[in-house]
Amino acid sequence: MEKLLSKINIIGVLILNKQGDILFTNSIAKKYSYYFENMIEAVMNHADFFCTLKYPAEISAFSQDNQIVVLINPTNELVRLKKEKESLQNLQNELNGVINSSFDGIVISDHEGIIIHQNPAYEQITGLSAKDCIGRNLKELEEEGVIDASATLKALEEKKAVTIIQKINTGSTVLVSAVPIRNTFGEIVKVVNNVRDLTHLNTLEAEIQQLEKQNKQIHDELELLKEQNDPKLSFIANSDIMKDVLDRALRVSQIDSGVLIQGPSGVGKEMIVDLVHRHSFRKDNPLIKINCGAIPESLLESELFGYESGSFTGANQKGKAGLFEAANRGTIFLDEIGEMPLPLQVKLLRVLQEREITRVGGTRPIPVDIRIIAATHRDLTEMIKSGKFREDLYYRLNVIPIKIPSLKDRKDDIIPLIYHFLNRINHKYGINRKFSNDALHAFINYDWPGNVRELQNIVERVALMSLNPEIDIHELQKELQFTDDIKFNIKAPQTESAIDSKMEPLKDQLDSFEAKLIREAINHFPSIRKAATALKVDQSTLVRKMQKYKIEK
Ligand SMILES: Nc1ncnc2c1ncn2[C@@H]1O[C@H](COP(=O)(O)OP(=O)(O)OP(=O)(O)O)[C@@H](O)[C@H]1O
Repeated sequence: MEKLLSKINIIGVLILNKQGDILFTNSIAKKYSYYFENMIEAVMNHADFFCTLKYPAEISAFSQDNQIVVLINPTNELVRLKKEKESLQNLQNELNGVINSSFDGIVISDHEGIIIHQNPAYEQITGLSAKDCIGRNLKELEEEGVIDASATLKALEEKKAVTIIQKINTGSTVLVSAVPIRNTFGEIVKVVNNVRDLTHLNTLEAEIQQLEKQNKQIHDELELLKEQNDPKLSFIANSDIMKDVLDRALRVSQIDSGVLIQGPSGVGKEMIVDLVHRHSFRKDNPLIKINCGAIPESLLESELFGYESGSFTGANQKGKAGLFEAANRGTIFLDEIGEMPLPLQVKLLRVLQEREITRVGGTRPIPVDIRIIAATHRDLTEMIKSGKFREDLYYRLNVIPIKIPSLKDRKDDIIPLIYHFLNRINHKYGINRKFSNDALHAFINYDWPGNVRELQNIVERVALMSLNPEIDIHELQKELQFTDDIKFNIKAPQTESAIDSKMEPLKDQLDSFEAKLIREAINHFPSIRKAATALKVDQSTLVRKMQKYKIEK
């Protein structure tokens, strides 16, 4: 009987005794041995053992002669397997579609590092075709020098995801991330590589850097334009020498070293300091200016360094921070540095070397982060020779020197400066003064011992005092009473010594002319208010000037 049953090969036959023990299985039934335990349990649960179940193939059971016969129909199982295969195929197609449409290169290898799939983007990025790679072990590609290193092999070795920069012999550089894929038992079965084109990324990065550079340039130019349009900020530089000074100042603003600005009084040293600070990375922190020549020697030390409580009579009980501390993270401008007394020069040198200060009467060093810019109209090298200035301090301060020449040595700046100051006055007072050519020549021929400050002063005064919109040389002579020599200069140039000997200081002449005008107006008009209106100045300004020139109504 068993022999007979064994020959049945289209249906599974399983024979059990009433206790559920297996007595016989044919070859088809054996394929389902994995499910036997569940099948037998289900069959035994039916009192008459008669049932039709699906486990996973369809089964029918009935009892016969104290035995239970279980018939297993494999047809349904085949249908199910076919369906599963189809859906797996669909899934694989979809997955391939996703992989192949990716812009990133994707390469899949098996657990030994043999490439089993690569998408078209990988070839586009690297120049390596599927023909070159599929079926090849990455070890071989590495040994042949096609790639300099393999992320897959590294991931297999380290048993974790890795990212490397890989160079390919086609000239590409790529960023490869290799991720191991594991089965249900945790074994690595595949490695998926994601490949990105660094050559392209590098180009993009370079483009971004270029754009950032352009952005900064535009920003700087805008700042400069803003400054040019702001009369308080605009620095006029028309002569070649001043263009160099301006260029140097802008470059120096990007470096954090010491700067020594040298030049006679009124040439614009302080303006350069403002400019350097405004363009430096310290611009959002304080710029503190101190004129070393204007503060009594006894006070200068405590002003600069501060003092601890009770360090001298009259000092604040709590002590006080000095200007170095106040300027922390910013810039400190030491004007007239040549006037700094020798003992303080030693202390200043320490600040420059150690970047810390000690308050007067204190012992605790306080760190300070400051940039020091110094200026002087004196010849410091001469002062060093005569022992009035320390040589070591000179070299510390003078890391980058900026020299601003006198106005007479850069006459190309005179006319632009005149227009600059004139525009400012015209704008401020709603007037429209201009200078005639002969007046402008007179300005050019003058030596301007007080430099730009003197020029500014004269332009503003004459423009305000003149009653005519156009100020010619006669008006200038009339207004200032100093122009005999200038006129002489224009029409018949004289030697400089002759001019010098005849000329009174311009400021004195201006003052006496201003006093004369005020006196005339005061005598002519019945009240100070009316005189002030006629002169187009505030009543309070007129009163102040009357006091200055000792004029009474
Ligand atoms: N190139 C310039 N463009 C516009 N204004 C200027 C220029 N140079 C100087 N000035 C003006 O001249 C005046 C004097 O300039 P500044 O105070 O900077 O000179 P300084 O050399 O520091 O003088 P001092 O040595 O007496 O302190 C200021 O009102 C300033 O605005």
